Amino acid sequence: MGTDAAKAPPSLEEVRWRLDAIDGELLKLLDERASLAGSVAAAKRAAGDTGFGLRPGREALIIRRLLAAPRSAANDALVIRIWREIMSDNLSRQGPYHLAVWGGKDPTRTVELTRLRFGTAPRLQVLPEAKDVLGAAKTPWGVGVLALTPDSNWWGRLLAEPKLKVFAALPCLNRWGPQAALAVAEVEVEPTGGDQTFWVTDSPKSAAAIVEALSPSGVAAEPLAASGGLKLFSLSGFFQVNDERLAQAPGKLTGVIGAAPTPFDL
Ligand SMILES: C=C(O[C@@H]1C=C(C(=O)O)C=C[C@H]1O)C(=O)O
Repeated sequence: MGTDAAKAPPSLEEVRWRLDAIDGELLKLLDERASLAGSVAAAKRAAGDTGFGLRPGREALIIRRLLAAPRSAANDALVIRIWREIMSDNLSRQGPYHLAVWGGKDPTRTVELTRLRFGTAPRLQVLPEAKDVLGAAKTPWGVGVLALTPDSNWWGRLLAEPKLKVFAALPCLNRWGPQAALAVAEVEVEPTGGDQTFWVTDSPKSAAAIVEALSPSGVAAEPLAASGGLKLFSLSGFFQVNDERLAQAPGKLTGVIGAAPTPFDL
């Protein structure tokens, strides 16, 4: 019917030519974006913001907007990985951004989750003690990533460290596996419109009884970890440290220790 030639697949040479042209365009845009790192840092300084430049809420909004944009072939995982790398590189050129990881007996998975979330630009050290990772997170431009393991309640220490907050749960896609680690830093956590809050209690009640006790105040809680008389819950939504909805919550020693965007594929 005379259309065979039109339907013939492009030659390898032709496809490679198109790939090379696209790489050129991508590099131009990547270079333009990267060149703004200095301007971002200067704008933050000019606004009187001399602290850690990480903005987890802004990063989540950027990724959510990209994931909502029309695409034909680039999958969610590709978009997330590439932009995490780009944004971490940007941040690492704004200041001495560095990572410390505690992963329990086998830190392999926690290190993998850390690189997936924070890219390869910042330097990373694995430390044998959770408390040392919390210490590193308190140094300028430091982020600590700590595993949720059944034998540690490192997260309970944050009740006494109001400046140090959980700001991310890793991984950020359900299809990459269950949330297995939390990231902490001295950063402001802001609501993004799709958040979970981390809350600790010393209540001796069962996790199920605590979930039930919170529900009449409209708090949907999910147990995350329990160790050494403390329990960690993920609450659906964004809660301030002194949120009224938690006023009657079970426990003598209780508190919000941070908040993070919910996974992108929820
Ligand atoms: C550029 C900024 O700093 C960091 C890098 C970002 C980026 O590359 O888009 C976004 C948020 C921050 O973690 C910013 O605050 O806008």
